[in-house]
Amino acid sequence: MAETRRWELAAHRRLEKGKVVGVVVLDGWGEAAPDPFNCIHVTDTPTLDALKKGGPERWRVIKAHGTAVGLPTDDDMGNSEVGHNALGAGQIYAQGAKLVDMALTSGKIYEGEGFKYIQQSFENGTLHLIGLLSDGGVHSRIDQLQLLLKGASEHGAKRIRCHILTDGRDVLDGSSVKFVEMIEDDLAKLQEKGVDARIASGGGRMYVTMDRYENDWQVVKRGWDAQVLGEAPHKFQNALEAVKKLREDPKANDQYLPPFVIVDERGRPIGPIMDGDAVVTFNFRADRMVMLAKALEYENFDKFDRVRVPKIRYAGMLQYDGELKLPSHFLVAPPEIERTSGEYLAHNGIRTYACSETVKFGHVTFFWNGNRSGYFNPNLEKYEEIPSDIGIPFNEQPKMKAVEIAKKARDAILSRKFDQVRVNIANGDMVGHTGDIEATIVGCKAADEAVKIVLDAIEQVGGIFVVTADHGNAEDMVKRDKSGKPLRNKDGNVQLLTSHTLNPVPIAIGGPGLQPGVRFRSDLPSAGLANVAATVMNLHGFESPDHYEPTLIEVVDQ
Ligand SMILES: O=C(O)[C@@H](CO)OP(=O)(O)O
Ligand SMILES: [Mn+2]
Ligand SMILES: [Mn+2]
Repeated sequence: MAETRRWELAAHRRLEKGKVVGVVVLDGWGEAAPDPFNCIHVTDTPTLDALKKGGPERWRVIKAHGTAVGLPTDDDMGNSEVGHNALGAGQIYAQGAKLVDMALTSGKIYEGEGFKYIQQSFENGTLHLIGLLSDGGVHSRIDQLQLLLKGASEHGAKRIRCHILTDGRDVLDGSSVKFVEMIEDDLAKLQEKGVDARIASGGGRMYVTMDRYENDWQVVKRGWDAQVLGEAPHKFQNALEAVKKLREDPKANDQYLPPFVIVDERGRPIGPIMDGDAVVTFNFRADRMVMLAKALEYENFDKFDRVRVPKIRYAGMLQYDGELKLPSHFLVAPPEIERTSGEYLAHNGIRTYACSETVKFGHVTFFWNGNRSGYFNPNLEKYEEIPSDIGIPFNEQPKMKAVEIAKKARDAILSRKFDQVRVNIANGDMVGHTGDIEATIVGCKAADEAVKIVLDAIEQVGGIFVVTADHGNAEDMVKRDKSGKPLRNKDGNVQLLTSHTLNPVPIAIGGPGLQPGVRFRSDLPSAGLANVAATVMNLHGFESPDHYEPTLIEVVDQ
C-alpha cells in the first residue's frame, strides 16, 4: 500500500554510501548495427567506444520504447517524456497515449468532469481543438483527434474549429499533406451531418505554439495570433491548399511551416477563439503544451501581449503539470507518477545537482520527477539551466551547449557539494531531428566530448558514473523497408528519418568509486529504462524500494 510505505531506504548490503554519482543521459542516442546512416557509428566517439568495451559486465543495452516505457504497443518509438519518467521513477506507468486510448474507447472521456465542463459551451459557442496533427504518438495521435471530433459532435458540439500544427519531426517531412487530407475528410463527414466543422488555422510545430521550457515565447505568440486573434501572415481558403502552397517553398519543412489562418470569401478568419467558446489542447504530452496552457489559463500573464483574452472554457487532453495543476480542467487524468527516485533520495539526504540546456532542462528535472516542477527539498537540490540558442534549427549550431553543460557538471562534481550530478546532453536528439547527417555527426562528437569531461571529473573525486540515453534517434537517420534497406523518394534521394526510433539504448557504469565486484546482472535480458532508478539508488548505497523495477547490477565476490 502506497500510504504505508516509508521514505527511508535501507542501506545496501554490499555497497557503500557517500560516492558521488554522475548520471549522464544522452538524448536520442540508441544502439544499432554499424551503417552509413548510423551517425553514432560514423562519428568518432572514443569515450563511448571505450565504455562499450566494458560489456557485458559494465556496458549493456536496455529497452527504451513501447510497453517497456508504458506506451500502448511495441510499435511505439520511445520519447523523452516517457523515457525520463521511467528513468526517474523506476516504475512503468501506463502513459498519456494509452490512458487517452482507454478513455476514448470506453467512452469514459465524455463522462468526466473535464468534458462536462467544456460541453457547457457547445450550445452557444464553438469548440476549438488545438494540437499536433500526425500519427507520431509522441505528443498526440491523429486517430485520437478523429475519435474526439466524432464523440464531441455526438455529445452536442455544433461548431468545431481545428487549429493544426504540422509535424515532420515524429513522422516524415511532407506527410502533413496526408494528415490534413485525413482530417478534412472527417470534417466533411461531420458537415454532412450538419456540424459546422473546419480547420481554422495552422503552422509548423517548431515555429508555431509548441515551444517548451520557455525557450522562446514568440513561438507561442505566433500560434496565439493565428488561433485566438485570427491573424497570420498567410491566409488561405482551406487548409489543404495552405499546406500545399507553403510547401512549394524549396526550403519548406513541416516542422517550421509559417502560421496561416483560413478565411472566408470576404477575407475574414473563420475560427478565431471568442468569448463563450470551448478550447481543448489535444496533445497528451506535457512539455510542449504547458506554455500555451499558461497563455490560455492565467489571468496575470506577461510573456507576450495577448491583445484579446477571450473568456473560454479550456481543458487539456491531460493535466500537463501536477504541481502547478495546469490546466485546471482536463479530459483524462494523467498517470500518477509517484514516489520517484528523486523524491526518495531527497528524503534520504542525497544532495542533487541537475543541469541541461533550456530545450532539455525539464527533461532532467520535470520529467525525471514524474512531471512535477520545482524541488522536493530546496536545501538539497540545485537545478541549473543553460540557455539554448534560440530562433535557429539545431543543425546550424550542432554542438549546442554540450560542453557548457558538461563543465557545469564537472564543477558541481568537483565542488563535492552534491551526491548526484545529473545532466542531459541534447545533441543526438535535437540535431538528429533535423535530418541533417553532417550536422548530426558534429553534434554526436560534441556529446562524446561532453561525456569525457564528466567522466574525468568523476575520476578525480573517486566517484561512479552511469551513462545512458532516453531513446534512439541519431543512430538511424533513414527510413527503411522491412529488410532494413534505405527507402528512396521518387527523385532517388533517401528518405531521411527525423524521428526517434525503436532501438534500445546503451547503459554503462564505472568510475573509481565502483566496487570491484559490481557488474550487470545477466538475468534481466529485457530490462528497460525503468530499471535504472534502482541501479542508481544502489550506487548511492541504498537498497531500492520493493515496488521498483529491479536493479541492473549485482555484487559478486572477487
Ligand atoms: O522534440 C520533441 O518534442 C520530441 C519529438 O517530438 O523529442 P523528445 O521526446 O526527445 O523531446
Ligand atoms: Mn529525448
Ligand atoms: Mn527528440
